[in-house]
Amino acid sequence: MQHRTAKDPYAQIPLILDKVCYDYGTRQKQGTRVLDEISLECPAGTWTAIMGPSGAGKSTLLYCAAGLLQVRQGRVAIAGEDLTRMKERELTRLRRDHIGFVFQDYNLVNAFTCLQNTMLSSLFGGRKISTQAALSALSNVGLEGYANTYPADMSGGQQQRVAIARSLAASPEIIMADEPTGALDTHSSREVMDLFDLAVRSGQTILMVTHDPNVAARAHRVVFLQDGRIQAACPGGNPQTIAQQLASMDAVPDQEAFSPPLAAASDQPR
Ligand SMILES: Nc1ncnc2c1ncn2[C@@H]1O[C@H](COP(=O)(O)OP(=O)(O)OP(=O)(O)O)[C@@H](O)[C@H]1O
Repeated sequence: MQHRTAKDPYAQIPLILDKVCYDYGTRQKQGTRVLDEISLECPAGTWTAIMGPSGAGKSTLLYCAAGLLQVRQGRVAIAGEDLTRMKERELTRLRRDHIGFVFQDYNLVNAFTCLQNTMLSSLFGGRKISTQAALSALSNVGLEGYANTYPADMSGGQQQRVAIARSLAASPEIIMADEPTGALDTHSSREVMDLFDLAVRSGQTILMVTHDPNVAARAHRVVFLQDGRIQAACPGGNPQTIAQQLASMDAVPDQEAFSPPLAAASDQPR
């Protein structure tokens, strides 16, 4: 990735992964490659779903994209800033200012109430979230009346909804979500996807891992990962097509063979 200036329109792309490689080895000993030359651009107002078999590297990709893991080779850029050479303090600032992350295991603070969890980044010096905005985010995920409840007193699905409310409350430029509907029933999943839909329509960018073709179908495009490589991509819209693509991944040659069909994304039925 070349050095880009603020005047460069490329710097306006919220998230870019350029030939990203990752392994879980140590400094002394390289591990097996979990991500192998992943390149992906996520323009503003676009919604990308990542799918693939268990162990394909989906969560690792999301963690690298958020700077929670430092890539071994390649580059990650958020809002034109190259994460790969940043110190931890800068990474924390960048994540706080630009990203709402929904973790697979929610990552709620058990000592804090729902409301405090929803306002967490604000409490730690990040973007200001008013109490009203946090209450509204909780209400949007169906948790009206839970402001003073603690995570330990909630079901997995309710905790997941707090995590989603937290990611949306600050209206971050980018939302990264790892299985955001994993603990939700079909109805709640649909409601959360409606909120994501509103977010992208207002210009936010979403990168989301999911196993569910119905959830992936709500995205503009679906990228299929296998053995740490992008094997295919297709537009969102049709759960059957996505499920078929997932089932036939082994038959698809490699990542050079497709062009992620973002341009047509807005035409896809939801
Ligand atoms: N902390 C870790 N240390 C070592 N290896 C890891 C670590 N985390 C993940 N891996 C390995 O990296 C590979 C990719 O894992 P990752 O969790 O990214 O896959 P995934 O596609 O998200 O899987 P799933 O759908 O099951 O969540 C797997 O082989 C996994 O065992």
